Amino acid sequence: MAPSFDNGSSLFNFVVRDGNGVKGIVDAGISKVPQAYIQPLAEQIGKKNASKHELPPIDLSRLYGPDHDEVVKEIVRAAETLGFFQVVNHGVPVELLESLKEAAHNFFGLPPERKAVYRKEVSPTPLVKYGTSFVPEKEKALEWKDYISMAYTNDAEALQHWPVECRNVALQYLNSSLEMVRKLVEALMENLGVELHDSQIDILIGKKMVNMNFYPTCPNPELTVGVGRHSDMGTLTILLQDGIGGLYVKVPEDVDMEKKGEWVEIPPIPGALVINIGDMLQILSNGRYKSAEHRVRTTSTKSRVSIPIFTSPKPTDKIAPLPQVVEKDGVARYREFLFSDYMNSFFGNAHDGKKSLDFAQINSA
Ligand SMILES: O=C(O)CCC(=O)C(=O)O
Ligand SMILES: [Fe+2]
Repeated sequence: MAPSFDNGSSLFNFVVRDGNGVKGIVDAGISKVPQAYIQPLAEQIGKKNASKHELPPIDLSRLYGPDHDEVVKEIVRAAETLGFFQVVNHGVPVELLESLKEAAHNFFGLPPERKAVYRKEVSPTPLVKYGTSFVPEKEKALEWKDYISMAYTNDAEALQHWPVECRNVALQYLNSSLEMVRKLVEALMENLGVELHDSQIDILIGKKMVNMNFYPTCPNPELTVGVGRHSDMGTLTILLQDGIGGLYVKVPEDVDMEKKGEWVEIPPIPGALVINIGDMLQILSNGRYKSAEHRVRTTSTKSRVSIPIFTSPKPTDKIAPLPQVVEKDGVARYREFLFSDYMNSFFGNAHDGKKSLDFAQINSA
């Protein structure tokens, strides 16, 4: 018998505990969203929020030629303002991008019991976690999203433990992105006057994870969110989105840009990848680079997939603003902390914009 989706605890059991996910309630044939998914008015995403961020993508092949400095400037400018930009000629084969989206649809199209084996309580491996929403136990309203997370340790373990439906493409995606990630971090550091060896750059991206997000069609997109307002916790995020659209970024209030304080959409561009600055780059740069506040709308027409690679330091790393930058700025805006403590704080709270940074912020009087 189908559970009553308007009874909070039976919905929670069906969606979260039994691993049916949002897809499970959609497949049950609902005609309106259950109460548990209705966002407070302030979080709902009205249609009129749809102004697009029209900057052309950055051509990364130009990093290797006479335009190098110009391209670095474009990257730095994006990191200092919106915290989001798109790239082409990024080194990830365009056919692989298509296969990744297909693999995500294949995985989420599996019967619920095949996905539920990866719920964190029962997963056969600590590397793989299937879930729904962000922290369902803590959220006032649930997010309209199911996901699978695949942590990377080495190629052999990925090929052994990641779900068979997506392991090959996800690993190729990660491996073919890494050169670009290193180059981007190197360029951003250089601009701060910090020269890092490859091994030092590798520390900033010592932990890597490939996620696949699935946003089923939603009968009431205006009442729900796919992902609530948040910034990403790590160093850089590489994101593949499909053609549906719905990724919004907030233009910070304190930058010299049009549309300050407004939400702008990062439009899907075929063959491009989206890059965004995470909290760790904001902290390391002592606030010069902006981790971007973003969110995802749902739609009633087609299910959407997105495939982020999250890079971050390792849990055991100590993080603080880079001394060279603090010296220049004359003040440290963030304190030193252990990255695992930051992670616990990040995953211990529901999404709430850029509140995640409060953990490390030094409040000036
Ligand atoms: O689906 C998207 O476009 C973005 C997802 C996202 O922000 C995340 O997974 O952190
Ligand atoms: Fe995100």
